[in-house]
Amino acid sequence: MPVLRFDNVSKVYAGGRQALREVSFDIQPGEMLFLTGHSGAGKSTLLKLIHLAERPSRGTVLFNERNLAKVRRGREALHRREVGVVFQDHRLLLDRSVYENIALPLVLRGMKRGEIGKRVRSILERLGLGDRDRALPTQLSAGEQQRVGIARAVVGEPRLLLADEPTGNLDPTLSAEIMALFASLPERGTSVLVASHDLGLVKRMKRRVLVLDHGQLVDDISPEDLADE
Ligand SMILES: Nc1ncnc2c1ncn2[C@@H]1O[C@H](COP(=O)(O)OP(=O)(O)OP(=O)(O)O)[C@@H](O)[C@H]1O
Repeated sequence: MPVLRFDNVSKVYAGGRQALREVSFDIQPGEMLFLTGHSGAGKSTLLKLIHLAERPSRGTVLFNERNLAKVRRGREALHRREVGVVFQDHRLLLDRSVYENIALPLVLRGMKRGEIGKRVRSILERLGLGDRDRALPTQLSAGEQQRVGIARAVVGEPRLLLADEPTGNLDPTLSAEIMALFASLPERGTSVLVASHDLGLVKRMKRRVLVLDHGQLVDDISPEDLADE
């Protein structure tokens, strides 16, 4: 059973701009794939429909076989527990420590302090941030800040991780590190969908690639096809 299914999904924004046109695809559990297309193709819109920052105009989005149209407005929080999101500008709380930033999603769901401590420390170690827990985000490098954003997105062990241009302002070495980190998540059962217009990066990763053009899904390239190129 797919973790995510888009079935003929269209999105028309108020004002009439059509961002997505009858898009259909599935994501399987433990799959990592890319979403690419030029600026304005609809990548961010597609991700927003998955974490319910926007709603489709037509068509159905199924998450774990649940129709997201059934999630009432204002009741999105429960769904978002299962979907981690990494933003390009990471959106960290600047007056909170690294530890507090990562712990926040677990605090919000009322997890016990001891359990939170265990999970946060484990993720800090995995991301090479073990000694930065008390730092404030402004005291970190760009790459470290991005890793904290990723740690916060995965600490709750989501079924699906969404990343919108996660390496946008990072140098190639750091981008490769972040990608390797994403690639390790499916082993833990988290599917990963990365939106990026960096075609070089996408090709190097040799994963499935969805291609959007003017809101239409024009290609769904398997890793085998990429390898042949
Ligand atoms: N809130 C909004 N209201 C109206 N139109 C919007 C809104 N958000 C996006 N759009 C339009 O929808 C289309 C798709 O935008 P989207 O942000 O999904 O593209 P994108 O592929 O993520 O682009 P980029 O790579 O530049 O971030 C664009 O034409 C954009 O102008």
